[in-house]
Amino acid sequence: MATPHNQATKGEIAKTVLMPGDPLRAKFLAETYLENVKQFNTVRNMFGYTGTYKGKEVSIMGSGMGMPSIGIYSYELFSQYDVENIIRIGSCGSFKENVHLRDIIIVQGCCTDSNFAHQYELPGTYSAISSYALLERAVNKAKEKDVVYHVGNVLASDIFYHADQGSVEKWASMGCLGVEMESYALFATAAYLNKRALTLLTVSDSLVSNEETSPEEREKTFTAMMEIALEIA
Ligand SMILES: O=P(O)(O)O[C@H]1O[C@H](CO)[C@@H](O)[C@H]1O
Ligand SMILES: O=c1cc[nH]c(=O)[nH]1
Repeated sequence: MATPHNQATKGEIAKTVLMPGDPLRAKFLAETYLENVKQFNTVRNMFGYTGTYKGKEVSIMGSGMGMPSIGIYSYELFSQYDVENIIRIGSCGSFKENVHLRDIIIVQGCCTDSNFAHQYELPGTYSAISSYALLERAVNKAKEKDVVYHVGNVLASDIFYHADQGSVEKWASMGCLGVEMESYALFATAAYLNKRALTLLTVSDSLVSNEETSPEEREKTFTAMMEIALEIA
């Protein structure tokens, strides 16, 4: 049974799926870390793979960029393929002077400028949070690995190129550590379907210092974050 965006049949996808935005990061991860790998999706080049990591079955699939894209893929994985956990592994921009290039953010909560939660017709504003069970495991693993990490709130934005240059300061002043474009929709979808989700981010650029990493580095070298996700999958 396929969906419009995923040609996998039921049973081909593990209970835990790691989701980078970039399908080439999914390919790199599967080729670098998984054994007994089988590719389950090529539709729209949104590559998906299942294999084993230290004997445990895990899947890795690209989510694409932005909330409409991860909204589609995560909804289908949770509702059609019996996936229980999705761990997004992405890149982000830092809003804070003390959150440096290549630091890891373990996302606890997520603000948004998107209307994604409007569909639930709630009588107020929905606060999107990660699964505490997954978050705790990620924090313990980050401590074990002795990497620089921060736990906190981020902004999931519909916009990469913001016209309002002042928006960074506004979100930073409310405690947001950085910006990416998917976690709000992922966390809301997980909550709606009674599943679990977490996001790990590596800082790829700083909106404070304007330093940035290269596209190749984003695809292939954010390995500490990738290893934490694989270890807790
Ligand atoms: O590196 P990924 O996971 O794609 O995440 C970030 O990078 C993209 C923007 O360049 C957006 O998808 C944003 O959330
Ligand atoms: O959404 C994103 C991702 C990385 N860097 C940014 O500045 N924004």
